[in-house]
Amino acid sequence: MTEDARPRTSRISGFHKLSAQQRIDRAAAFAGLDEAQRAQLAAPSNIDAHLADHMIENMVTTIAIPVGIATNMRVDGRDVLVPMATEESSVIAAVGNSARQCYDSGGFTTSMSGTQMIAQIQLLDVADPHRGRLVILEQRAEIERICNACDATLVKFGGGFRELEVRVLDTPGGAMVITHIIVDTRDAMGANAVNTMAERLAPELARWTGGRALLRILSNLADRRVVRARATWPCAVIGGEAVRDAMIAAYHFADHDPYRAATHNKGIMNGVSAVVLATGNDTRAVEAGAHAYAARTGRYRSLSAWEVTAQGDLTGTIELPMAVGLVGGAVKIHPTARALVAILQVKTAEELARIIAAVGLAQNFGAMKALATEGIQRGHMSLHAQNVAFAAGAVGEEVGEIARRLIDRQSINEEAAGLALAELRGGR
Ligand SMILES: CC(C)(COP(=O)([O-])OP(=O)([O-])OC[C@H]1O[C@@H](n2cnc3c(N)ncnc32)[C@H](O)[C@@H]1OP(=O)([O-])[O-])[C@@H](O)C(=O)NCCC(=O)NCCSC(=O)C[C@@](C)(O)CC(=O)[O-]
Ligand SMILES: NC(=O)C1=CN([C@@H]2O[C@H](COP(=O)(O)OP(=O)(O)OC[C@H]3O[C@@H](n4cnc5c(N)ncnc54)[C@H](OP(=O)(O)O)[C@@H]3O)[C@@H](O)[C@H]2O)C=CC1
Repeated sequence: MTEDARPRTSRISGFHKLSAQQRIDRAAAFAGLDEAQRAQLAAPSNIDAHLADHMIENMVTTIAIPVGIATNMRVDGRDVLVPMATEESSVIAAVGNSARQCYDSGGFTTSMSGTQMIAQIQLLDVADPHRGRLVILEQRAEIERICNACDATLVKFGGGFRELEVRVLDTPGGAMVITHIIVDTRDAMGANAVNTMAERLAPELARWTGGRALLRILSNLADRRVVRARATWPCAVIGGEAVRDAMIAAYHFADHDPYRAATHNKGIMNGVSAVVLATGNDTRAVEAGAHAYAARTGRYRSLSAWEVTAQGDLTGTIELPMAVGLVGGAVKIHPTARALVAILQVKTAEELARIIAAVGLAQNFGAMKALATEGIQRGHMSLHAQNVAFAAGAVGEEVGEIARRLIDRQSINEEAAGLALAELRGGR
């Protein structure tokens, strides 16, 4: 199709009613894709196209992210193989390497505050908001009844309404009455479950207070669902006191400077998000919760803490909200996620959350140790060198050879890879 003949408008009514192939054709015509690009979009994946089409809207294709398995993880006395979905090299190697160094000292010990989610209901135009607050609190039993009536299955599995909190929020737009319903969602992430309750409850709150209900939605600051992990790395195993102390100085930097804390916590989320994604859970929910929790004191801080034990070893702890589930959302319907959950051998959402926290701590140890000693580039870039070789056009056994040459020359970029590839193909 010539440049001039290409359709130019994104205003496409009924795009959702087309088949996936028809959507590819429309998008390809719009963007001027060639045959190879069209074929790539239409290529089969390990998720059934019919299922993918029903999981989201306007589906055209799927994008495969590699899933690797982190080794050496021992969590609460049990050895686990942890699937991680990530596009970033060295992430999975770092977890295996970190876990190896604390395996003999017991691995990771975890705990969790519970599996409770918070839903918020915003009331506006309450003439007497402080009175309204008490009126709502007086209705606790009725609120519990309404919430639990929304989800008999959840109640059957031991979940349901737990607590009620009501605050008056003074805002530039006037006072608002904010109600929190706290619900144990057990093995579900729980967003849909608590949103249903909030929407059902809102008209009653408005009626009782004479106000007007506006937002009715869960909070991703899931601080009733906080998971914790700790581990101790023997000083001798990690390379001695100088390494230990450098890592602690790296932690203090992160905990006192938001510019560093953002990167430090990104490193933690390299591990956390990879397991969340591999198990079909909602990465955005967990990431929003983690960063909001990191800022809960009013200052954005490290999600982990690092100290020296009485024996002189390095001990690390991590604490963050972990709203993940084993039922609901995509977890139950994505066949690959189901198979990856089976590798973890977890029976409850809490067990899954605990493993994810342990991975986050291991990931943080790996990055901090590299940063505080030789720098990130040696380990990370030597693994990344293979991606650079691919990008320069290397195929088959050329990839490993080009990566080796780039590492030897300490020049890991596409231009150097192009030169190395030309040399290799020229017989040098
Ligand atoms: C990369 C390593 C592990 C090398 O570390 P090393 O000491 O050279 O590794 P090694 O070859 O001696 O092997 C030790 C173990 O590491 C693992 N390992 C080693 N190589 C592999 C591999 N190819 N595939 C799978 N696993 C591997 C494996 O467990 C192995 O044990 P073994 O299996 O031999 O008994 C280390 O340098 C490291 O952990 N670096 C940190 C990497 C990292 O953090 N990457 C994340 C990306 S950077 C980023 O996004 C976050 C950051 C850094 O900005 C966060 C922050 O600033 O805080
Ligand atoms: N801000 C956010 O984070 C938002 C996220 N979401 C999305 O919501 C989805 C997750 O919601 P969620 O409520 O978990 O999903 P679902 O509603 O799909 O699943 C939860 C339901 O599963 C049933 N269930 C069966 N067994 C159990 C068990 N052992 N424990 C608990 N529940 C059980 C329950 O009842 P029943 O069978 O009666 O349904 C429960 O309500 C994700 O896709 C997420 O992306 C949605 C809105 C906002």
